[in-house]
Amino acid sequence: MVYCRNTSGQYGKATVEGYYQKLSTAFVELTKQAFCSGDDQRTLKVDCANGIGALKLREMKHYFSQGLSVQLFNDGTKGKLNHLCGADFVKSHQKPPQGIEMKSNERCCSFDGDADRIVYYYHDADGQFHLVDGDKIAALISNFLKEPLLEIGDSLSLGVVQTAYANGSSTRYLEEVMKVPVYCTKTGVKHLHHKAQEFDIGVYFEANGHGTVLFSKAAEMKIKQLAKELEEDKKRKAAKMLENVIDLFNQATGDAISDMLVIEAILALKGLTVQQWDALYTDLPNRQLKVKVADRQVISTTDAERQAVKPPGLQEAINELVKKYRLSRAFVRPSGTEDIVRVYAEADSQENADSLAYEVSLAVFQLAGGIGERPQPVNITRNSEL
Ligand SMILES: CC(=O)N[C@H]1[C@@H](OP(=O)(O)O)O[C@H](CO)[C@@H](O)[C@@H]1O
Repeated sequence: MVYCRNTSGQYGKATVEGYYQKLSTAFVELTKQAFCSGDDQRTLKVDCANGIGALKLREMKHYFSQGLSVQLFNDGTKGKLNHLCGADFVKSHQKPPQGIEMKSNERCCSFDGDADRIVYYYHDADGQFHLVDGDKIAALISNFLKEPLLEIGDSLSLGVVQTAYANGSSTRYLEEVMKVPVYCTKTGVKHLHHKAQEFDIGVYFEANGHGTVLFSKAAEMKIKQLAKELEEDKKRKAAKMLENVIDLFNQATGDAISDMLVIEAILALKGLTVQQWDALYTDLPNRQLKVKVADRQVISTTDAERQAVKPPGLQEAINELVKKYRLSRAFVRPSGTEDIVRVYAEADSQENADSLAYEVSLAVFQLAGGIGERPQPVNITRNSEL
């Protein structure tokens, strides 16, 4: 709304109805030619975390129903906000939310309570849960954008912005397979948003599913002009598709509804199932833990929060622990939203990621003034409390 007003309506009509219409029109336009429209791939189960997303999506779903049918769960009629459901719960517990019925291989997604994050997931035929998080959303979008950008032949710069929480496999996939430049900023979307503004097209997502894609004014104008002027049919179509993609992405902030429609459009256009999307790369097993300390500001970091500069000896201890494992990485940082220190570790197996995270937590507890119970080794039974 603010963006619409500040651009005197150029970005869109500053009403809820204007928002519904802008996004739905772009979505329906984009998916018109998708070959699998009409089949059951066009149904999506959405866990709304008993939050605002439920109210808005319930009103909005009729606008895009010819392209996608959404089934709402945790819609606020009972249950508490974000309690045992929502994107944060699903991401941190790596399990489905309560209140949603999942059949095997069915595509599901969760918003968080204020509907600015989204993650996807499914159960495979063996009943195993698979999370498709913000890193994979960034990978899908970058993969999708490369083709029409190449087609229109204009050298618009594309960059991806992540944080230290991005899975190492996602960074490798983007750099080595997609050949797109990847940048790392501090945690918090304001940092990612700012960095993404440096590109013609800046894709930014936190691993937790918070993000969007920004198009510079120059890129937008160029694409609009090409959509009108290009002679060759294939090229003009590519420019037209990009024009709709610009309208579908919320340029003001990460927005779960907008991101959901973008993802659904891409899956439909590319004829991809959620399993095929998930198979773009395999996540490295990882673990996030929290440590209570008397004053979390005793930890200060550098290098986009990947290195601790204070307290003395902590980074050296982390380096030694990381060396014990394969494909390993770990970092610690004070949370900006909770009175805790966050620990992240990844390694070649879940067991190793868990023990590295535990060992790093102990180092934090000992060197950064831990309080309360000493960190305990991670085990499956404790998993539900993490
Ligand atoms: C590891 C993690 O998920 N951190 C979250 C969390 O920040 P912390 O500073 O880690 O508490 O909340 C932020 C606001 O929602 C979000 O942007 C960020 O990604």
